[in-house]
This record gives sequence, C-alpha cells and structure tokens, in this order.
Amino acid sequence: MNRKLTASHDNQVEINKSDLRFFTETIDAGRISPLAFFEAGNSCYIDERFYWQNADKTLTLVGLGHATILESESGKERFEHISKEWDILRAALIKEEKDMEPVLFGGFSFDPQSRKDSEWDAFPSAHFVVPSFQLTIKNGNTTIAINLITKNGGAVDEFEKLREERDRLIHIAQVDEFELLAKPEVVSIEERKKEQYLDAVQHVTEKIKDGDAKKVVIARSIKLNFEEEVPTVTALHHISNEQQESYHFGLEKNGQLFFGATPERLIEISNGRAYSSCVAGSIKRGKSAMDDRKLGKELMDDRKNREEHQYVVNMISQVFSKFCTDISIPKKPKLMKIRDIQHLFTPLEGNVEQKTDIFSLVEALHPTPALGGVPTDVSMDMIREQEQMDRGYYAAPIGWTDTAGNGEFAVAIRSALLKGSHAYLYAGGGIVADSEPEKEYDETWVKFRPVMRALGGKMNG
Ligand SMILES: C=C(O[C@H]1C=CC=C(C(=O)O)[C@@H]1O)C(=O)O
Ligand SMILES: [Mg+2]
Repeated sequence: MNRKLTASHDNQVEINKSDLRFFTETIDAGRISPLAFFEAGNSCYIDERFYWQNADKTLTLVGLGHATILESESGKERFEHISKEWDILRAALIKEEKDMEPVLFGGFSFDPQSRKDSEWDAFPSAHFVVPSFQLTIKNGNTTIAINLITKNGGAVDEFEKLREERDRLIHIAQVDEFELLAKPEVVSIEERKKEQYLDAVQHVTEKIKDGDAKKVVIARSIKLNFEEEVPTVTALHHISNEQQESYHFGLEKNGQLFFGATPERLIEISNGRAYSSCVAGSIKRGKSAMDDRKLGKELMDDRKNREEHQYVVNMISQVFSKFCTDISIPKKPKLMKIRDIQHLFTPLEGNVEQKTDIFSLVEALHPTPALGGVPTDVSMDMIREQEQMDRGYYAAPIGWTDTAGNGEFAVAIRSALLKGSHAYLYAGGGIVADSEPEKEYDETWVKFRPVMRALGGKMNG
C-alpha cells in the first residue's frame, strides 16, 4: 500500500523543483453504470460533476469532485492560460505504468466579449477541472482513478482517505439500483425575443446581400419552466436516450448543469492524428424511408445549404493546412442522419506533431463558420450586435484532454442550461444570402427537439 506515494517521496528532489505533486492511481471497476456513478456523487459532490460520452461510444468519462479547478476570465488568452496551467500540472504527474491518464475536462464560453447580465453569470470564459474521482470506460473496460494534486506533504494520509471514499462511491453505484427517472413536467415554454430573432435574420441577410459578410450564424433561446426542480442526472439520462448518435456532455457549476447531445466534433487528437468534422446545412427527417431519402437528396443538391457547408470546410481546411501534414479532405459532403435532422457532413483528418497542443487547435478552430461566420471578425461583430443574448457555453468548445496530450472537443450545440426548475435551450442556423427568416425559425425548432424531448417538452410533428 502507498508504494507509489512513498517512492515519489524518495525521488522528491529529482522529480520537480517546485513542491507541486499530481498523484494518480487507477483500479479496474468491473461493471458499473456511468450514470449510477454520477448519481453516487449526490452525497458529497453536487456541483462538482461532469459527464462525457463520445459519439461512437468508445469513451465515457465521469468526474466527481475537484482535484483542482483551472479557470480564466480573459478573452483571447484563455486558451493559452488553460494550456499553460495544464502543462505545469502534467509535469508534476507521478503515475505507474498501469495507471490511466488523468483528464482535464471543461469548456470555454462562445464569446468572452459578449458578456451580459444573463443566466450565464456563474460560467467564466474558461472553466476546467481535474476530477478527484475519474470513471473511464474505454473500449468496454471500466476503471476508476483517484487524482490528487498537492502542494505540501501529507499526501499519504490524504490518499488513504480518498481510497476509502472511492470504495464508498463504487459501493453506492453498484448497490443502489439506478431507477429509471421520469421526464420532468413542463408547465410553460417561453420564446425569448422571437421578434428580435426574426428581425436579426432579416437584417443579417440584407447585410450579406450588400457584401458585408458571406455567412453569419444567428441563434435564439427558449425557456422551459418545470413543476419541480429537475435533478441533473434526470436530464443526462434522458438526453443520452433521445439522440444516441451524438456526443453527450454535462458540466455542473453553481447549482446548474450545462448539458446536451451534439453531433459536431471540433477536434480530436489521438496518437498524433487530428480529426475534425464540418457539420453544417440541415433538413428535417422524412416520415417514411422514401420521404427521408428524398429530403436527403434535396439537402445534397440545395445551393443554399451547400454554401453554408462549404464555408466551414474551407475554414477547417485552412487550419489543418497550418497545423497538419498528410491531410485528407473529401471532395463532397455526406449526409449525417440523426434522430430529428439530417446534416451535410465532411470529416477531415491529418497528422499533427506529437507536441501539438490540443488547445492551440481549439483556439485556431473556434468559432468555425458552423457557429460563427465568414469572415470571422465581421460575423462575430454582427452576432454581438444582433443576437442580444449571451450564448454562454452554447456553440463553444467542450471536452477533455489527458496528460499524454490526447483529447477531444465537441461543439456544444443541441444544448441547454438547467437551473433548478428552469432550463434555457439554445439553437441557431447559418444565414447566407438566400436565407429566409421563417425557414430559419423552423430549423431552430428542429434543433431544439432532442433537449426539449429529454426535458419532457412536447413537440409538434
Ligand atoms: C447552430 C446550430 O447548428 C449548426 C450546426 C449544424 C447545422 C447548422 C445549420 O444548418 O444551420 C448550424 O450551422 C445549432 O444547432 O444551434
Ligand atoms: Mg442551416
């Protein structure tokens, strides 16, 4: 017992000049449901939990408690701040061969400059955590790690307490049967600033016709009010079922949960290869298989949607040509069919140098024209001026990186902020010269669907 901690103590002088230490210890956890583990955190870790599952279901992460928090309130420099702090922590890591890589999980706000008095006041422009307890399900194997970051001695005692706590959490997760949670009761739905949204789309379309920009994504928000407070695990449970072909994420902070089911990958780095995906251009699903194919073909042939999509491909290709070699970019988009919607989809990949930091790619890619526009700076100014809301973490990068430099960030769309007995849902669409406000408005309703359904809201059609 405590072999690793004792060993590190002996090596103290060699390992690090500072007294910062980052210990990790992993055990196999057998079969354990990730949401049951999340729920076990109800005892002591409310507000200190996160949940992540990638779209192809090869990785699930649950974090309980905070070994440390990294935050930034700055604008442009926030990516670098987080990256530098993470580098310092990584350098202090002490782990044995069999231990998994500890993760840093969190997100950025869409636009630090557009801070307004809003529902997002608890979320800084970057918020990341290293969990005290990290459940990882990778390719079917479940492990639980303890992470401990310390600046002074006493780690051995502290670690022993964490081991007891870990065993207690595993016990709760295994023994307390995870019951199927009913969907919440919605008492009312408020459309926030619908008229301003329609005017904004009209205005931006005219600006684009005048040549001021080529594309601008305009979003809006609706608010759901519930009979009772909605437990965070209820929201996560239902969103995972409502739109399976997606990234599922949840991040708790100050009594709130930011969560969603997004189909859009921003960047993944895995063993020196980088992957991104352009997802932009949309049409609804058909009522029959034939109808669905017809709609899919219509989307593939539609000039307006192809234009929306191509701007994203161009931008991500440019970023990849700067950071990567051996790049692959398909010439034509494919269809991505998810439960409520079909999108145009182009996957990109390339090799990155081993030392390439995922945060520099996140910074270079955010916002892609799937959420911002073209040119980026003009479209960001138009969004600030026209949207009259704070996007908060909606449409922004959310994800993880590990101590080995691998990681993945998704674009947090199809998402909502849950605050007790209220939820704020967000959706937008790419505006180009041929856009029509009513059609864009309808498209946002389709995009609200997965979160609406997960939260018990009734949808037409
Ligand atoms: C802005 C959103 O979607 C983006 C991603 C895919 C398709 C989009 C579109 O067709 O407009 C948007 O660019 C959203 O879901 O809120
Ligand atoms: Mg669109």
